[in-house]
Amino acid sequence: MCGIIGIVGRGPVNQLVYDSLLLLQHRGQDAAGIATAYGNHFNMYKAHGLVRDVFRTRNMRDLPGHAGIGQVRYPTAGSSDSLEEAQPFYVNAPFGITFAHNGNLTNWRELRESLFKVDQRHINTNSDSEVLLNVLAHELQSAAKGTSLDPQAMFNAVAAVHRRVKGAYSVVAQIAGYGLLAFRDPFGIRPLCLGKFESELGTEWMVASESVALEGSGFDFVRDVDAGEAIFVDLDGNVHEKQCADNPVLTPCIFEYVYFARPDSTINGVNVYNARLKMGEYLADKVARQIRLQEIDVVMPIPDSSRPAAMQLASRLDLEYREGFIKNRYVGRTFIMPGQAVRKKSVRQKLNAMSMEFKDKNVLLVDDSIVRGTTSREIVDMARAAGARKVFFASAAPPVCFPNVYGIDMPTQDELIANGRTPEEVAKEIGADALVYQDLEDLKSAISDLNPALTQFESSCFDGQYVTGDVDSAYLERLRLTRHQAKEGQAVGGLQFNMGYAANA
Ligand SMILES: O=P(O)(O)OC[C@H]1O[C@H](OP(=O)(O)OP(=O)(O)O)[C@H](O)[C@@H]1O
Ligand SMILES: NC(=O)CC[C@H](N)C(=O)O
Ligand SMILES: [Mg+2]
Repeated sequence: MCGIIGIVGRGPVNQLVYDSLLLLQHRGQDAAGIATAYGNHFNMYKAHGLVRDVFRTRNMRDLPGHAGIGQVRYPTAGSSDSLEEAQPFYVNAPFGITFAHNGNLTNWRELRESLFKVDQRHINTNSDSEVLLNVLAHELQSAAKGTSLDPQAMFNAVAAVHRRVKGAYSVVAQIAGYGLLAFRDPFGIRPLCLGKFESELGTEWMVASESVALEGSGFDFVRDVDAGEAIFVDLDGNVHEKQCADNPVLTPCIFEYVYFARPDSTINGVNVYNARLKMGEYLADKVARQIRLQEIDVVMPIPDSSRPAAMQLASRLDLEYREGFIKNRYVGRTFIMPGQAVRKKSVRQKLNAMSMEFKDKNVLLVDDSIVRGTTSREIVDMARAAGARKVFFASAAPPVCFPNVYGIDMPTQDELIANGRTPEEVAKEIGADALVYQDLEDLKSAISDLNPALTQFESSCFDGQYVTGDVDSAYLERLRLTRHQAKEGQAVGGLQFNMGYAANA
C-alpha cells in the first residue's frame, strides 16, 4: 500500500509535502519521493528508505515551488531494489507530467504491450505505475487540442484511462504549467480525499491517501474523491471536478479498515478507529460462542494495529485488558517489509513479552489479521516462553486465503497460512490452544454499521471474488509462477527484460 500526496499551495510546499508524507509513512516504508513544480520546471528527489532518512536539507532546498506531489512506496509490482521504480515518475510528453500512484493494475502486461506496439511508448521498468502514467500521458496527448489543455480535455483523458486500465489506482499527477490532476479508479478500491486550507494568500488544496495527512498538516477535510471521479486544481487554486467513469461502484478495499489505514483516518465516511472497535465487538460475540470465558484470565493486543479491536473485545466480554507485549517504537510495520527473513526477524525485534503479565495465566491474544502467520507464530511462542499456561488467539479479520492483486503484496496462495487449512489446523500451526476468526459478514457489518450507504467491499483476500472481473485462476497461476521465478533469481523482467522486449517486439 503506498501513500500519495498532492498540493497546490500559495507558498513553498516542499516542507508541507514532507510533513504529510510522514503522516502516511505507515502505508509504505521502502522508498519515498517528492516532485515540486516551480513555474514550468519540475524538481524531483526520491530514494530508498523512510521519509526521515531520504530527505536531507540539501534535497529539500532543491525542491522549490508552490505545488508538489509525494509518495511513500510499498512495492506490489517490480521490486523493492529498483530505485527507478520508486515514485514519483516523470514523462516529458505531453507537456511534462510527474505522477504518483497507490494501487496495482491487473492488466499492466497487456497495456505495456499495446503502449509499445500501438502508442509507441517504451516502458523501462517493471512498475505497473510507469505503465499507468504512460496510458495517462497518451490519453492526454489525444485529448489535448494541439498544445493547449483545458479541464474538460483532462477529464476526457481520465475517462479513456478508465476504459483501458483494470485494477486499483488512486493517482496524483502534476501537468507542467497547468496544475494538479487527481483521480480514483471506478471501484474506488484505494482511498483518496481532498482538503483545503485558507491561508492569508488564498486557498490551498491538498489531495491525500488518508484524511490524517490533511488534518495533521492543518488542512480541513473537504470530502473523499468519488470512485471514478477526477479533480483538477489549477495553479491559481481553482478546482474543477467531474465523474469520469461510465458506471462507478464504490467498492473499497476492506483491508484498509482492518490493517492498512491509520485509526485516526476517516475513509468513505467511516472512521477507521470506530470500525476497529466494532470489529472487536463482533469478534467478542464469536469468542463467547467458541471459548469458555471462565478460562480466559486476560485479553492482550498484538501492538499496534489490533489495539482498538482487542480493547473493545475485552470490554464487551468484561475481561481484563492488559498490554503484555511492548513494542519497540523504532521498528516499523513488519507485514509490509520486503522478504520473509526480514519480516520474521523484525517481529522479535519489534515486540517483547513481559513475563509478569503472562506468568501462569490463560491469555487471549488479539490481532487484526493473520496473513502469513509470521507474527502469530512468534508471538504465541513468546507468550509461552514468558510463562503463559494457555494461549488463545483471535483474529479481527477472517482467514486470508486468496492472493491480493490490488495493492497488497500477497501474490501467492501458498504463502498464506490459512490456505488449505481449517482454523483448527492454523491454531496448531501457530501453536495456539484455540483460534477464533472473525466471520466475513461480521467484518463487513462492522464497517457498514457506521455508514449504511457503504455496502460493497473489495474483499478478495477473504472470499476470492475479484471486482475488476479480469482475475481468474489462470491469472493467479501466472502470478504465482512469476513470483516463484523471481524468488529463484530467474530473469522475469526488470530493466533487461524491458530492453529485450523493445528489441524483439
Ligand atoms: O500474519 P502476518 O503475515 O504476520 O501478518 C499480520 C500481522 O502483520 C501486521 O502487523 P505489522 O507489524 O505489519 O504492523 P502493526 O504494528 O501496525 O500491527 C498485522 O497487524 C498483523 O500483526
Ligand atoms: N502498494 C502500492 O500502492 C504499490 C504501487 C505500485 N504498484 C508499486 O509497486 O510501486
Ligand atoms: Mg500487527
